[in-house]
Amino acid sequence: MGGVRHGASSATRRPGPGPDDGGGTNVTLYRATVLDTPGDLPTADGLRASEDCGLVVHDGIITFRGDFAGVRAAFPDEEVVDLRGGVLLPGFVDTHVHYPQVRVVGGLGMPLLDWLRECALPEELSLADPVYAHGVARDFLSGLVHAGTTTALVFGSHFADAVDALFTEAETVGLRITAGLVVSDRLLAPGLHTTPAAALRDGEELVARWHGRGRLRYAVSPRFALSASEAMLESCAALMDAAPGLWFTSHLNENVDEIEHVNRLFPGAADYLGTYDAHGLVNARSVLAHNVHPSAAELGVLAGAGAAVAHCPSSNSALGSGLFPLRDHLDAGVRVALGTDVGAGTGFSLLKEGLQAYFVQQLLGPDGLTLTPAHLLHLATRSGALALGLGDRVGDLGVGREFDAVRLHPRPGSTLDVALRHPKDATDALAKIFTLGTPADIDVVWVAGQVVTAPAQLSRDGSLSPMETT
Ligand SMILES: Nc1nc2[nH]cnc2c(=O)[nH]1
Ligand SMILES: [Zn+2]
Repeated sequence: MGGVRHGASSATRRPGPGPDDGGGTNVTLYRATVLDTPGDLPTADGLRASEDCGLVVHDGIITFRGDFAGVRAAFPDEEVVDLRGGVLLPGFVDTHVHYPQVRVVGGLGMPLLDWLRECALPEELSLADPVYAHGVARDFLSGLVHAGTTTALVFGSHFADAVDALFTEAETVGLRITAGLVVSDRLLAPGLHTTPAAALRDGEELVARWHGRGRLRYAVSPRFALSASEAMLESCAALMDAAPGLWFTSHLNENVDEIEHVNRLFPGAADYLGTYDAHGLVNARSVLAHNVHPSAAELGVLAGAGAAVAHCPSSNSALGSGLFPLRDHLDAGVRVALGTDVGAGTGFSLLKEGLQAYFVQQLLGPDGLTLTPAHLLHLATRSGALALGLGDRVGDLGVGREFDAVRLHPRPGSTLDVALRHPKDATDALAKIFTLGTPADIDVVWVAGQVVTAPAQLSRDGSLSPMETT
């Protein structure tokens, strides 16, 4: 197990407001045990552990980080929010999660195409009703927040009004959401189909309304090649030109039966990825979910394009889709991040997905990659931030990053609480967090320095108590 690098011993400073120039208006000094993985690739020894860390957050941005004593000396007057007793982690990044499926989590016992027909698609039809869609959006965002997810690439809805509901709720809650209208024109259910022209028109309107608004961005989202004709994929390519910085996301190589269907539907394509690549949809702002059964050629194209793959382990296991070839992806230079794939996935927790990713690699035996806790934390945070082009803003708690953070604070007497009382070292503590941690162990979540969970009382003595809700 790689060693653990400790945070900078003296306060490291980012240019900007500081103590000598009267500081800023909105400055908070957090005291915490901080675990993060600032490197650009998930590496075995990439964990940065700061036992008694001081983080100065000025208008939502981390401007100082170092041993608390050193930082406190530089900021003698600022209010200290003492988060010790728990562990501070970067906000989690979910790179593949379905908004309409939050209420159908747990549809076990079926492979992908049966599960879509029997479980997911009937629920997705219900979002034709904007009132129902708003309720689902609230449930969905609450699930993300309370699992500690601060950034997500969300697979949207087939209905524009429902996508509006998602973005409206996301703006209210304050999360960093990239999402879009899901489009298809065959083989799903008639109520979910649209035309290439309508997809482009509705997409352009949503882009104009939401892309680049606050923390929101738009992702062009054909459901998957199985349900999108050449004309529909061409319409997606046209939408990519509607505004700068649009993202692309879809499904790829998830299930053997699905792949056979796609190969029959696209006889001229070299492979599944080729159906998207033929329309210029595979680039540095593309995130493809699953890719459980890639060819070497597809891995080469993904790496060459700088595209990312969202590995969704609990979903792959629940649907029996297969064991993700992580080593092949990393050897080919393909960026991999984690996705929960709610509702085929079994919940919003990136801690669980990290543990499931570990299990999958263990089950692969010699073809697997033994993942360390540092790997898992990187996959659940910085890997996702980098995959979504946000690596310079979030994904770790270094100087210059925005304060997207999660305080993990196990219930006294819980197994995680017991396990964390005597960790061998920071890596061991992180292993226990991924093994035992659940959303119930997360008590405060910040995005850009703003608390987005039920406002907890961060009192001066470090005790946290949920505000009395009247
Ligand atoms: N896991 C999963 N795969 C898909 N492929 C196309 N649609 C879906 C979906 O909703 N979930
Ligand atoms: Zn999916």
